[in-house]
Amino acid sequence: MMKILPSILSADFAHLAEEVLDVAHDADLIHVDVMDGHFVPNLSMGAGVIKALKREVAIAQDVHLMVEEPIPLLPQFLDAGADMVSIHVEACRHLHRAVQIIRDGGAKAGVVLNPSTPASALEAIIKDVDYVLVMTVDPGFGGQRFLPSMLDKIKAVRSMINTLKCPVAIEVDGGINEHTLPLCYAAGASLFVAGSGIFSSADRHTAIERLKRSIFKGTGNGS
Ligand SMILES: O=C(CO)[C@@H](O)[C@H](O)COP(=O)(O)O
Ligand SMILES: [Co+2]
Repeated sequence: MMKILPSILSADFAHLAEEVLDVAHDADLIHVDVMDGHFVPNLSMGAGVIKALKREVAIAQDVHLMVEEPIPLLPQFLDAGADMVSIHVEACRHLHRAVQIIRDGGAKAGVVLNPSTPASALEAIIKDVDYVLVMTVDPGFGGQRFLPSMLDKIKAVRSMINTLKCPVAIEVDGGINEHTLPLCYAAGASLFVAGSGIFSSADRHTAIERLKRSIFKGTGNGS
């Protein structure tokens, strides 16, 4: 089953709760990008935003942690009510410990690969996670162009999951639109993050419907 996750990084921060309410009916979860200004060259939001949105809107939250050594920060995101939490393999020295903390905190645990990190980096951890997030742009900003070379990596991760027969979902994030979504779907992804593709549209309902329907329309040109 495919799911659409609007990334609130592209929402209007001055009206965040209204923005999330606007997509809550059509989307399956929201995607929350947490950036520390070190692992990525940008700052965004923290656990306080997750907690505040939990209070205002009944929608599950997928928290993408783009922070160096995330372990000390995990308890605050789990306490805030994160439903899914992902950590970058490039940023975390003790991945299994981090995954254990996330699961013990009642959330689903994911690991994220930057575009330059090969699928083989998952070999020692894939059986222990609930999802793998394949970045389809270098993290740090919304509105970037999809990297078509990531399609082979999605296929490699899919094949690893199929061979090991482990129940792990593949999420993709960065430059996802009506053209790139079906390519990622065909490669084996089922969770689709879209920021500018949804929030830059005045009609979010139609934008999300279009993304959902794109899997039935064949593949585009990837741009
Ligand atoms: O993690 C990130 C960026 O680092 C993403 O979640 C972006 O927020 C996706 O934005 P679009 O590429 O869909 O505009
Ligand atoms: Co993200």
